[in-house]
Amino acid sequence: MLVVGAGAIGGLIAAKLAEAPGVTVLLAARQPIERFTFTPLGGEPAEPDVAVLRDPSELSGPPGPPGLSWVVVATKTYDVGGVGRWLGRPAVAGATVVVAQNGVGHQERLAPFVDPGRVVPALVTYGAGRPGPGRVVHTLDGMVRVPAGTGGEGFAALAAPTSLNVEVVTDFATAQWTKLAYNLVGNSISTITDLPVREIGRRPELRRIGTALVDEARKVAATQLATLPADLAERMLDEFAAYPDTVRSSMWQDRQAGRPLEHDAISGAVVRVARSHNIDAPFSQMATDLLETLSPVRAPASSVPRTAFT
Ligand SMILES: NC(=O)C1=CN([C@@H]2O[C@H](COP(=O)(O)OP(=O)(O)OC[C@H]3O[C@@H](n4cnc5c(N)ncnc54)[C@H](OP(=O)(O)O)[C@@H]3O)[C@@H](O)[C@H]2O)C=CC1
Ligand SMILES: CC(C)(CO)C(=O)C(=O)O
Repeated sequence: MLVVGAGAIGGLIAAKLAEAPGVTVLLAARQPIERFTFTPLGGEPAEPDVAVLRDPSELSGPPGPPGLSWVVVATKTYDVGGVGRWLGRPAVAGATVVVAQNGVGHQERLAPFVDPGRVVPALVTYGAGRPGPGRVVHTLDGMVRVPAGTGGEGFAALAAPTSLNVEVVTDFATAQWTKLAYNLVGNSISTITDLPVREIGRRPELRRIGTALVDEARKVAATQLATLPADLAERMLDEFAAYPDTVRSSMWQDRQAGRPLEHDAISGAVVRVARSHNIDAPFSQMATDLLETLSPVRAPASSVPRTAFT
């Protein structure tokens, strides 16, 4: 199988799937990686049995068996345009493509490259960081949620002999909007305030903003047939409060490294759906505007030196 994106989540998924006997894991990287290391939760860095590729031409082989049956896309949403170089190779022409990204609309995002019928959207609740190229650190336990159906169940079967926890869910719309609500609060607020995720659950003023964001997300989610429970904000914020200090949101890590931010796929997605249903979403709109201002796509990264994430 091939994992595209040798970052935090791609590295975690590749390292865990490499535990399966008889499964060859290839990891497609964009920048040179001398050594790929994965530090499991509370463990020491190790070198998993994963082969790092830099160029799609290294993917030789015919379509279908003995070509690759599985591809996991784990780039940021804003980088999805670059995955066509990998997905266009004959060796993966018949593969099922698992899209491990935050946000909604996974099939639509991949539509320029893969038939939506071959795409399995995946919601990742693990937390991970990448302090340097090829160095991946697991920071928060979790799982990968996939929808019921042949693709989701096949991926769960592939992961079954490994420590990658894959759950098949029937109400995927609710799972997807619940995860979006976590990221709307966790990623947006931690990035704007430059704080670890747990502070959002520990500071009363941030809990108030988080609750307002979840209330908005609940109204918008209902238009997508997703039901967010009434106590979601309280449960989420209590969960955040108990996170270790090492859990930094993926968007915070992007800000730290001077990379573009994923706000368009998170608060931006809430705003778009809200607008199309004439729902007011001022908190999500404000988060989007602030993150747009911080994102180096439009504004140059701050000249204030930032400490490296380790
Ligand atoms: N980190 C986390 O804890 C969590 C992240 N997520 C979600 O998972 C997704 C991935 O995030 P995360 O792993 O944190 O992101 P990272 O930025 O750590 O990793 C993304 C990787 O994709 C690589 N990449 C980008 N374009 C290409 C390309 N064309 N070919 C090959 N590689 C490419 C990047 O390369 P380069 O090194 O050059 O930048 C980078 O290594 C996001 O949607 C995020 O929101 C979900 C749950 C938790
Ligand atoms: C780990 C978590 C839940 C933090 O909000 C996340 O999904 C992310 O960082 O993207």
